[in-house]
Amino acid sequence: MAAPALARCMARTGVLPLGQAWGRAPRLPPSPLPAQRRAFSNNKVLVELDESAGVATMKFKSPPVNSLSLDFLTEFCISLEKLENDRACRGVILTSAVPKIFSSGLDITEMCGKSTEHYAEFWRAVQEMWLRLYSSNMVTVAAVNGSSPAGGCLIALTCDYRIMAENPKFSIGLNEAQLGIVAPFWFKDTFVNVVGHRVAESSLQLGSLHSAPEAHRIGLVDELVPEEKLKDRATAVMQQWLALPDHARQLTKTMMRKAVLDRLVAHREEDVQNFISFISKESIQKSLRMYMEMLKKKKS
Ligand SMILES: CC/C=C\CCC/C=C/C(=O)SCCNC(=O)CCNC(=O)[C@H](O)C(C)(C)COP(=O)(O)OP(=O)(O)OC[C@H]1O[C@@H](n2cnc3c(N)ncnc32)[C@H](O)[C@@H]1OP(=O)(O)O
Repeated sequence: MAAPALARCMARTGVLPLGQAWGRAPRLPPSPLPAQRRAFSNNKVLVELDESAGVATMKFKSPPVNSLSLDFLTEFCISLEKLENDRACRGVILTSAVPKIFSSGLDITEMCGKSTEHYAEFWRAVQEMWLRLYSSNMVTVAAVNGSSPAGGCLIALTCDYRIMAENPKFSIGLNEAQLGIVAPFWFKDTFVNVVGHRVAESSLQLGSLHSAPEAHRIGLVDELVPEEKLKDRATAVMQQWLALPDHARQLTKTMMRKAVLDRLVAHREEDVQNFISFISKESIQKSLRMYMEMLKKKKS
C-alpha cells in the first residue's frame, strides 16, 4: 500500500500486528498509588486517563459532526494503541465532545470523487479502526451522547457495552441502505452479534435509524440514562466490568469475537477491492452526491 495512513500510524507508534496484540500478557491491576490523571490530545480526539481507576475517557472532538475522516481514523487508532500499550489503562469509555452528535459515521467526502488509491487508503483505515477496537484487550464502553448513524453506530456496536442518553431526538443505526450503499459483511456481523439476525435483517434492509428508546427496545444499546447521568453511569459500568480478573474476561471476549475478526483478517484485501469497485461506480457516486445535497438542503 502506498504510504497509507496506517503505515504512518504504525511507524509513529510501533503498533503491533493485530494477531500479536491478542497474545499479549494479561494486564496488571493498577498500582495502589494516589489518584493520577494524565491527558493527551490530537486534532480529533481528547484522551484523559485516570490511572488510579485504570480507566481512560476518549472524547471525539471533530466538529461539526465527528465524521470519520481518514485523519480522524488515524488519530483514533493512534490514541487507542497508546492506551492498549499502557499498563495503567484497563478500560476506555468512548464518547463525544460535540453536543448532540456521537459520530455522523464515515466521512462521505472521503468516498466521493477521489482516486482509487485514496479509496484503498481510506477503507484500510476503516478496517483498522474496527479490528483494533473489536479485538481490544481493554473493556470498551460507548457512552452515546448524541446521534450515531452508520459508522458511528459501528463504533458503538464494536464496544463491549453501550449506554445511550435517553433523548428521543438522538438516533442510531446502520442506515447505509438509505444512502444507496451497503454495509459490508463485518458491519453486518457486528450488528448481528448485538441484536440478533432477525432484527439486523430488517433494520439493515430498511437502513433504519432508531430513536434512543427504540434502540434500547431492540437491544442495540444496553441501557438508557438521562444525559446528565451518562458519564457517571459509564464509570459505574466500567467499575463493574473491571472488578473481574482481566485474563478471564479477555479470553472470553476473544472466544466470542474471534470468528468475526478472523473473517475480515482473512479477506482484508478482497474487502478493500470490493469497496473500491463498489464506491467507484457512477451510480453510487451519484447517490452519495445526492445524499450530501439533501443534507445541505435540510439546513436551508
Ligand atoms: C462495499 C461497501 C461499500 C460501502 C460501505 C460504506 C459504509 C458507510 C458507512 C457510513 O458511515 S456512510 C455515512 C452515513 N452517515 C449519515 O448518513 C449521517 C449523515 N448526517 C446526518 O444525518 C446529520 O448531519 C447529523 C449527523 C444527524 C447531524 O445533523 P445536524 O443537523 O446537526 O448537522 P448537519 O446535517 O447540518 O451537518 C453539518 C455538516 O456536516 C456535514 N456532514 C454530516 N454528516 C456527514 C458525513 N457523514 N460525512 C461528511 N459530512 C457530513 C453536513 O453535510 C454539513 O455540512 P455543511 O455545513 O458543509 O453543509
